[in-house]
Amino acid sequence: MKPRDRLRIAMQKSGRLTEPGLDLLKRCGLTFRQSRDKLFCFGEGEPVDLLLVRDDDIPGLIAQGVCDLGIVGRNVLAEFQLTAGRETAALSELRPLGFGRCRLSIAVPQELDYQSPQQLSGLSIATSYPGLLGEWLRTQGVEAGVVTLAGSVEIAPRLGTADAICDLVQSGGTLVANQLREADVLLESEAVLAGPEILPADERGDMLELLLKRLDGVIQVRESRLLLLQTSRSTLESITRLLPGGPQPTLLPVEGQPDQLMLQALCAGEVSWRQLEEIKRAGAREMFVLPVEKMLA
Ligand SMILES: Nc1ncnc2c1ncn2[C@@H]1O[C@H](COP(=O)(O)OP(=O)(O)OP(=O)(O)O)[C@@H](O)[C@H]1O
Ligand SMILES: O=P(O)(O)OC[C@H]1O[C@H](OP(=O)(O)OP(=O)(O)O)[C@H](O)[C@@H]1O
Ligand SMILES: [Mg+2]
Repeated sequence: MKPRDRLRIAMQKSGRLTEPGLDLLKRCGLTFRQSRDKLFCFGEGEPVDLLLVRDDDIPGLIAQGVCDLGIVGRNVLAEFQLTAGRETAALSELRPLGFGRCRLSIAVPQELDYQSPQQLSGLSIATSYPGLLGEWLRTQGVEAGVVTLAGSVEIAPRLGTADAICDLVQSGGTLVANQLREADVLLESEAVLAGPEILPADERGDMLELLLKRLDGVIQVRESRLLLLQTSRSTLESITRLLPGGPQPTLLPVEGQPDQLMLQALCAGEVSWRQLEEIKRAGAREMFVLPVEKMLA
């Protein structure tokens, strides 16, 4: 394969992970010019390009070295890790990305009183994840038939081609619509940044390291809020006690008002109106809650 000096990331062309994935990369300072066929996107600022493909192909493209990284569901990555041949390069989950959350679950007909995996013995289970299902059945010591389907797994019990299913669940709406109910969870999933176990030791490796640092900066503060307020020294202690979790607040003097302080606190999550009102009652004034975009320690 021709050596590359630009980093190449595989992403889902069109699906649930496309928009949030592109948005995350944008927050990391990566923007792209899309080609005519919309398969290849050239990175404008940094030497990072995108290849837009079916999500199922992403782990294979990384293992072959066609791409350096991929944004893909943990479910797809884990299935690949279990089913790829031994000669395939090992992949790892470099970062969880916090979107595309769902779970891979066993679901059974609503009328079945499911108590334990042992009840699945001798039944047939339809799935698009034969690797993950097979491994789970083995660890549970259950012998069941596995029917592999590419899609529309949820209709298999109604068609009589399987007794139960093993599929992705998020709201549970698909299961209810098909008179099924969730019985056991095999895997909690979300989108992840996948990459080779051994990272390239050249300029691509340097760029990858930079990207990981930026990702951490974005992911860490995505839920964070910066709280700014003014307080007098006498109410500082009671206000500090009410602050939502996070590192110690920073205090700044207010010019010409020796009794007053500006307080700045990084809060780990949302700051609700109720919390704000309570802090105000404790004596705070001029309060601002700001979203945090990036962080570089
Ligand atoms: N209902 C859901 N809610 C949230 N995330 C989901 C849901 N269903 C799937 N996902 C996650 O999003 C990933 C992509 O799902 P999507 O339905 O877009 O894939 P697909 O139909 O296999 O697309 P492709 O055409 O790329 O093969 C899944 O592998 C999973 O990680
Ligand atoms: O629990 P829910 O919120 O209903 O989500 C689960 C459904 O979502 C996914 O399918 P999707 O809607 O992407 O359809 P597809 O698999 O046919 O693309 C998944 O395969 C489930 O069928
Ligand atoms: Mg797919």
